[in-house]
Amino acid sequence: MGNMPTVADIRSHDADDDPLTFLTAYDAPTAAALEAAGIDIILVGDSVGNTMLGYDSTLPVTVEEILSHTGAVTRATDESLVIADMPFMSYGADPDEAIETAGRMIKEAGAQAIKHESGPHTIELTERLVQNGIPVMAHLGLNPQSVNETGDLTRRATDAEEAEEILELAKAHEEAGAFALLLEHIPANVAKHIDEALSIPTIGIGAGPHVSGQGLIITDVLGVGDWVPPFAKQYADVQSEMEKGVEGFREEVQNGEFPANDHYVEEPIDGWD
Ligand SMILES: Nc1nc(=O)c2c([nH]1)NC[C@@H]1CN(c3ccc(C(=O)N[C@@H](CCC(=O)O)C(=O)O)cc3)CN21
Ligand SMILES: CC(C)C(=O)C(=O)O
Ligand SMILES: [Mg+2]
Repeated sequence: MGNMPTVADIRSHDADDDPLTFLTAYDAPTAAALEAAGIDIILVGDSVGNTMLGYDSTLPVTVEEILSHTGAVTRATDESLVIADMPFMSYGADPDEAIETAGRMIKEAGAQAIKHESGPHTIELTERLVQNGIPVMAHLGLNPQSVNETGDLTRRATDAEEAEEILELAKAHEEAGAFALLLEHIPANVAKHIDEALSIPTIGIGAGPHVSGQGLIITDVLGVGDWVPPFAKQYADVQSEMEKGVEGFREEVQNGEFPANDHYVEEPIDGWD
């Protein structure tokens, strides 16, 4: 895809192009690293809840938190496509409030688009958001915000009925104007079928290779934290780098090596020696 795509570039992605790359970021330095590495799409996910804020799910994450983290990401990037994730209970119940909140992600935080966990209740909403100039990524398959309803975070579309439901919802959201679809934790053959049935691109997270692009959570990629989902791959061990750095500091303070001469100054002040 090349660097710095717009929503329009993503929408017109086709099968001959390189697969799209999609990662989350929640803070300025990480976002800068993603942009420098040429990642196509940055999601400020509500996964900030479990990866960064110490919650054990995404449900407690607030609109104000997503606004704050999205602001950090957009201030650190020039032209990356930044998508703000709509948090639990910020868009399902009241469409007017949902549109206003999505608008804040664009106006106050500088996102170019929003994502919502999608279902029958988000089809009309998607249409209204798009009419208002707010690009929408729809999110189907595993919807972690529904964990209390569904009971677990296992793979979705494991039977024909559920696969068909997701396919129909995918088509309905494309029809409603979504510019792309995120497919989470579903069998590769189901994702392939959905990808082929749509003209907008499909990003898979745990959805196999037959989609338009691949996504993961940044902390899973970097090896930060103590848990990863079964579909993730770790490319670095940043947690142990952090521990090494902090240990180095502690050791040198305790053995007197830090601070050394070049970390402080002495001034010849009368009476202060
Ligand atoms: N660090 C992180 N990585 C993610 O991929 C991620 C998050 N956080 N937070 C938001 C959602 C939650 N996701 C998840 C979470 C757990 C499983 C998982 O472990 N699934 C197991 C079954 C777990 C169960 O029984 O509930 C599986 O084998 O499918 C999958 C996706 C994906 N997202
Ligand atoms: C599962 C991912 C893509 C997500 O929605 C998030 O990071 O919050
Ligand atoms: Mg999310």
